[in-house]
Amino acid sequence: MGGLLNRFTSRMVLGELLIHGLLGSVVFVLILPALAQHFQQQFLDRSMTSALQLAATLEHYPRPPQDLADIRAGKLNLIHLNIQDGSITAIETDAAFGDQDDHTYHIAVPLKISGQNYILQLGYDERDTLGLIGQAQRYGLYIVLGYICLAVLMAAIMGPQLTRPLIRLREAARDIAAGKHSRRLELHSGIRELRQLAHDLESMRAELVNQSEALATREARLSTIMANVADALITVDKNGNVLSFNLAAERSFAYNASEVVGQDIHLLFSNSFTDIFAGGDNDTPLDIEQAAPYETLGKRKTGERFYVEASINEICQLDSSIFIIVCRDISERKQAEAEIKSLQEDLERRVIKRTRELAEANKELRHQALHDSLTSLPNRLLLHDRLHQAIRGAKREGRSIALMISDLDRFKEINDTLGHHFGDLLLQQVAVRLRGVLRDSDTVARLGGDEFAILLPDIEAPEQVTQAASKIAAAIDLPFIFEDQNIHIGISMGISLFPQNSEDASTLMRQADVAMYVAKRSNIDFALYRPDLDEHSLSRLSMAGELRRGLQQEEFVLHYQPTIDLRSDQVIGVEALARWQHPDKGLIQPDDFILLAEQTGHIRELTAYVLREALRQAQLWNSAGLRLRISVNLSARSLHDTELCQHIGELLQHWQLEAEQLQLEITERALMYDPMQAMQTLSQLHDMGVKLSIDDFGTGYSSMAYLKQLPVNEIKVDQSFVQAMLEHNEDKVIVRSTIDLAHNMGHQVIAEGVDNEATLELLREMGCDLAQGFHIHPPARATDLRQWLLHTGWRNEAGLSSEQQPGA
Ligand SMILES: Nc1nc2c(ncn2[C@@H]2O[C@@H]3COP(=O)(O)O[C@H]4[C@@H](O)[C@H](n5cnc6c(=O)[nH]c(N)nc65)O[C@@H]4COP(=O)(O)O[C@H]3[C@H]2O)c(=O)[nH]1
Repeated sequence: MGGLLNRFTSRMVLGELLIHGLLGSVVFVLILPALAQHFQQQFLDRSMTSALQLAATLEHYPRPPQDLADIRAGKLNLIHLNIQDGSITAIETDAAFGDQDDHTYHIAVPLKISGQNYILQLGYDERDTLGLIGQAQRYGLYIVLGYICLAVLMAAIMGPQLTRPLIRLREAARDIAAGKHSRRLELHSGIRELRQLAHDLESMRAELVNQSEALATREARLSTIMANVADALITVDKNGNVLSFNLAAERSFAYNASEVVGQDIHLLFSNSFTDIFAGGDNDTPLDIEQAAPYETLGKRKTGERFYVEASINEICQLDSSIFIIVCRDISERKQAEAEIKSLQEDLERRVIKRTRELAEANKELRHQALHDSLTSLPNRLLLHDRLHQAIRGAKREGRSIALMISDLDRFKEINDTLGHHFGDLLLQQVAVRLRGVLRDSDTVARLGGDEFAILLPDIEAPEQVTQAASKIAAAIDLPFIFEDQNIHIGISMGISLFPQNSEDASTLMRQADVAMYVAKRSNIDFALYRPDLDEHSLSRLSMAGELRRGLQQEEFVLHYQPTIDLRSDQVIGVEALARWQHPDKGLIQPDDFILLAEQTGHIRELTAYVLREALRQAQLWNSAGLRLRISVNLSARSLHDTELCQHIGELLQHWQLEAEQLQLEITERALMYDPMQAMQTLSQLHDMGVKLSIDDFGTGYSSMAYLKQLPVNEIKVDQSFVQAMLEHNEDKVIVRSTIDLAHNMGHQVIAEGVDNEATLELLREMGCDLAQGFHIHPPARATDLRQWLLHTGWRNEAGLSSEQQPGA
């Protein structure tokens, strides 16, 4: 029933019923009574008029008529004419229509007939009027009912006509609401308002279609971006519930979007981050300012935690906000940062360590720069510095200074005999003894070799100097003990004094040196400088000058000593040995000038000369059909000559000699002077094809490992062992071992200093390859050697014949 009443048509019908029922009631309540009243009033007026006319008519009668029926007019139920006494003077009627039950309306009219008072009583019939009223009421009822029925009928007919388009509009609105926008709304209705409504709805639909299409396009674009963006994008509401979850987020968190959407953000992040959303409601704004960008821990579906960098942005919508969390996996960056940090820490540690090491190395270098590495005594540089300081202080305070320069006696022999290892130990011991007898304020320096300097910066009396010198000499005179051997050396000291001899440091040095030379020559412990000593120094200086001159004047000559092959008894080569043909002093042996040449730097020029001359001679012999190997000695300094290899190459080319015809001899001691440099130069020479030989083998105490690496072809047993081997078994053992060792290393062995047949035979027996010595031939000029070569019993396959006269 309720549903029926809620329908538009039902409401219309009901409304019609109510309206027209009300109208009918009004008709009944207001109109019909008024009509009845009208009919009654008409009846009363007509009755009264009739009564008065009747009374007037009767008053004209001379007498009352017998029968009143003749004058009866209208429907009278009663008519009486009665005599009265005249008390009734006015007309009397019933109180109202229908007052009497007899349906008669009574009127009493006083009148006079012929002077007599009468009363005319009349009763008019009310039933016609009542009939009229009843009829009017009936008709009225019919009309109202018919009207109502007609109205209801009209409502029932019109209702659907109104509701049908409305239903159509409602359905269209429902379709729009349901998102079915595609169907165009077309409504054919005669009602303008409905048409207008339909038109508005259609506009609304079209607008919605446009909007939804735009929205769909935007959403599609947005979802494409969301899907393809590299960063994980998560939208959440204010309570931290996930609204969307893009592809990158799926990859990062290993969840499908469907598993996460609607879930609390706690599922994905650590508390420290999600606490931002804790207690979020619509009234309290989230404190996201501090949260961007935010490094936190993400939680994967697998339970794995990983570092993320997240930022939150609020997007305000109509009445609420959503939050976009943009986050990216920064595990690799974190790991890289951790690695960088660890590397940085490591680097810092290394830098600190390296700085410390550098500081130490610096200290060490400074120490090395100013100290002698063997004895740790100050070196020449530091001595000079201290000497200058001492001079300045002495000048200020009026003090004296003594400078001693000393040289050890017999050191060279000991060094040569026992080797440089013992020499080094000896120098160290000497340094200790020197320091032991001097005051802390004194300086003991090593100038190089066996040369020491002593600076006494505060001399009160000259005796003090001689006392100190005597103490030093006594200390050095005591034997040095090495491996149960007592070794005796001496010391020669030269002393110069400030300010007595000079006020200049260099002059003091030179003066002490001159005095030392005098002490040495005079075989005394020390000598004090005197100006007349200078001539000794000058003679030494003049020797150096003469050497220079001798080289310029080409006073040097070469002697050649032959080398024989012990298996074939052939002369296979010669060793070039330098001699100085001094214009005054005659022929000077190399032992007297090689050292000076090395000390003065003239050795370079001398070596160049020897090479040039020796190769020239070799070429002469070659052209005479005599192919001899030429051995040339190189000094330690020559190994440092950077132009040596190039120079040799040029000479070989100049004299058109094969490199292998040249052999270079380097003493074992020279090799040990700077083993690395020696190795480098020898390797270069070896690469050129030049033959190499280690001279004086067995005296240098070089390591076997080092010798094995040298690119040499030959080892020359030192003549001291060769000459002693017949008498001393140890030397024989040394020679034999050297031969075996050299053979094991793949080298040839040559024995030098063979000065008798027995030695030669023994060497032959030992398997020695080559020999050289006075017994075969002493060093001789090329011309002299030519004669020998022509007549010697030592054959040479290349053949020297009397027809072939080698050039000399
Ligand atoms: N007692 C004895 N001695 C013999 C015998 N056979 C050869 N000798 C000598 O032993 C030395 C061999 O030369 P060394 O070991 O290279 O030793 C050479 C070499 O180291 C050096 N020397 C000679 N000439 C040169 C040169 O041009 N340049 C360089 N740097 N050093 C040279 O001078 C050293 C001495 O040369 P020399 O006085 O010519 O002395 C030569 C030679 O005369 C023998 O049977 N008995």
